[in-house]
Amino acid sequence: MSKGLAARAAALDILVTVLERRLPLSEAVPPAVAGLEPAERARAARLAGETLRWLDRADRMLKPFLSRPPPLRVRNVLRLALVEIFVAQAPPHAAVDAAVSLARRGPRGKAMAGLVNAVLRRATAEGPERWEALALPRLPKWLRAPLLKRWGREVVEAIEAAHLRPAPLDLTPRDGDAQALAERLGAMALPTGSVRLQDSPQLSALPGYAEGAWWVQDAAAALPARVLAAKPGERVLDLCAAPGGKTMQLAAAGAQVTALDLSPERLERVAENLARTGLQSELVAADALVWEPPGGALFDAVLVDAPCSATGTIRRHPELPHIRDARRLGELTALQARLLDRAAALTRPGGRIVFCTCSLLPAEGEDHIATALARNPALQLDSVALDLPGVEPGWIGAEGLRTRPDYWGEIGGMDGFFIAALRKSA
Ligand SMILES: C[S@@+](CC[C@H](N)C(=O)[O-])C[C@H]1O[C@@H](n2cnc3c(N)ncnc32)[C@H](O)[C@@H]1O
Repeated sequence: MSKGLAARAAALDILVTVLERRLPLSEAVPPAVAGLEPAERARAARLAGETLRWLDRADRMLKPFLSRPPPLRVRNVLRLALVEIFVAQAPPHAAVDAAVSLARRGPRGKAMAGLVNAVLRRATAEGPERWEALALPRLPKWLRAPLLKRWGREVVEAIEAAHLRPAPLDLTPRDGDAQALAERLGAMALPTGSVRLQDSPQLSALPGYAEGAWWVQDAAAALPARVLAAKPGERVLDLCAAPGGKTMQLAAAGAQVTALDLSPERLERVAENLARTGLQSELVAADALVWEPPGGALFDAVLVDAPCSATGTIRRHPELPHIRDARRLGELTALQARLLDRAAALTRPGGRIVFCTCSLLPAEGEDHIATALARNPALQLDSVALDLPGVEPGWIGAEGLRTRPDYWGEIGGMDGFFIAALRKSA
């Protein structure tokens, strides 16, 4: 098999695994690309990711040419080829030939190859004008409806447009000096203190990797720890810590950190990250809902980065809209509320709590705050803590700080996060 075809075949495997078995790309990509050369691996992953971003539009383009839906594998061959042609700007003849070869290798190969050839020739004959004229891919209804209710159509369409662009690579400097790191890497210092690279270089080849001078962390994901503003020597609990991006920020600020996570395997990632960056934290594998600190000693500050739908990270995980639905949402929001209550219980009087989720959904963010304040009379909102360098006033609402993928659109966007700052009365 030629190199180009092998990468496309791997991209097809990835798509089938994601869409049929509803597995994330992180699980679908490695087995599909094993055996390919590094450049072809990257090509296959990129092609599958782009196809997932543009799936909705590819289906709209195909609709007039299909009298009935073809088998899923064939439909994915068609989607892949259209995205290659109209998004990745591949020469149409090469993409069509490859698609025909892929179809021929599957069940009812001869008939399917004929179908793919006919459909793609007709679809590509219509040219990029028709592709461009089709509606942009929309979020699934379960996710779109609550966002429409909160922000209206214009904002939701801006979020959907932002999801079509892959995220840039953001780094957090260990010493907090974004300007110096940006100069060292030839990158951009962001106003909130992160450093942004527009391409995706090999991380281990970047200056400062081996000495742990930085770690990968989206600019929005770096905000919760900045809001917590840990001081040297403070006892800080990171209640849902793995893989440790925020733990490292807290440790780099000089706090005495306890990083807790339910998953021992994920906690190993925290240990690796701390080892590379030369930072320190106590590590605890436990369920935050039942864990008691030794001697009952409460913390000066607690950070809760609760498990959530992760819908704020669709730019990096374009498979999410296709593999998730609303079914687990009730379970997740109940867990988030309990984790927030637990954080309040583990904070000393006068101490601080930051609650955050990487979700776009108000149910996993803003909606928690009024109910948490009603359940915990000792808690108050601490809106002053949200007033940080680079945070624009429009991002701050009554309940907390909200970031969205369409913010900073001209420099590559940011993840969607909700961040609330709370204080426990003394
Ligand atoms: C959003 S991730 C945390 C990301 C992390 N704070 C960072 O910045 O790298 C949520 C984490 O919560 C953990 N988790 C889920 N339920 C938990 C529980 N009951 N107790 C402690 N950790 C929990 C998950 O294992 C997962 O690692």
